[in-house]
Amino acid sequence: MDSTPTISQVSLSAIVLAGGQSTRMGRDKALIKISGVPLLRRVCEAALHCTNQIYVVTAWSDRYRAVVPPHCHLIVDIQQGPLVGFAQGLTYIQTDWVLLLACDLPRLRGETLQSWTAELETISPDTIALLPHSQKGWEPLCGFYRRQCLSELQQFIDQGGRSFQSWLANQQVQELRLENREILFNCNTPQDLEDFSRDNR
Ligand SMILES: Nc1nc2c(ncn2[C@@H]2O[C@H](COP(=O)(O)OP(=O)(O)OP(=O)(O)O)[C@@H](O)[C@H]2O)c(=O)[nH]1
Ligand SMILES: [Mg+2]
Repeated sequence: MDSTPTISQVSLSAIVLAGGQSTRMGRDKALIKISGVPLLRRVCEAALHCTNQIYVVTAWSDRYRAVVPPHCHLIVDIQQGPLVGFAQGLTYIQTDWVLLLACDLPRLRGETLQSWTAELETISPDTIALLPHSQKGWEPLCGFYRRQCLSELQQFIDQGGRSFQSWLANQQVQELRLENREILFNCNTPQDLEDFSRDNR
């Protein structure tokens, strides 16, 4: 059997959101080192398995410039939450699809992200996103969006919308079925970090 990984032919960029306050963690999550590598860098490196066009949206570009891999673009954020940060990032995107990632996903694996991209080729034109789903709803910060969703998203934001769940409730979204949901684990609190470190000892 051919074991060559399937690489999608669709055009793809990535947006990494790194403009949160890390209130629950009590220190900047993006800079927490896991196996010596800051979380934000790990997330960007995972995204590099799918694309070399990576846009990090953050209010702290000076702080992160030395942290992100070379050639990643840093987009200055206006700090109105992740949905607005995503819309800001989207204005820079020139590819048909974009992979959106949070910066606090320590279990992200580049190979897994790459395997997901194959599904993008099969998605109907009126479907605007391919996202994992959980009991809480869509998992908006670890999945794919069409660039064309920007105009509708901007309208939603202009009307005061700030919630991914409310926006996606009125959009056509396809579920990205996951073999292993661990990849979605996001590290929000010191306890999350401790649990993660213990599992990886
Ligand atoms: N660019 C941008 N990213 C954001 C913003 N708010 C949250 N994010 C990012 O969105 C992702 C999910 O956010 P949360 O896990 O809620 O992170 P947070 O806001 O830093 O954490 P808390 O303050 O503890 O809620 C993380 O990657 C954050 O960096 C924002 O206003 N702008
Ligand atoms: Mg989080």
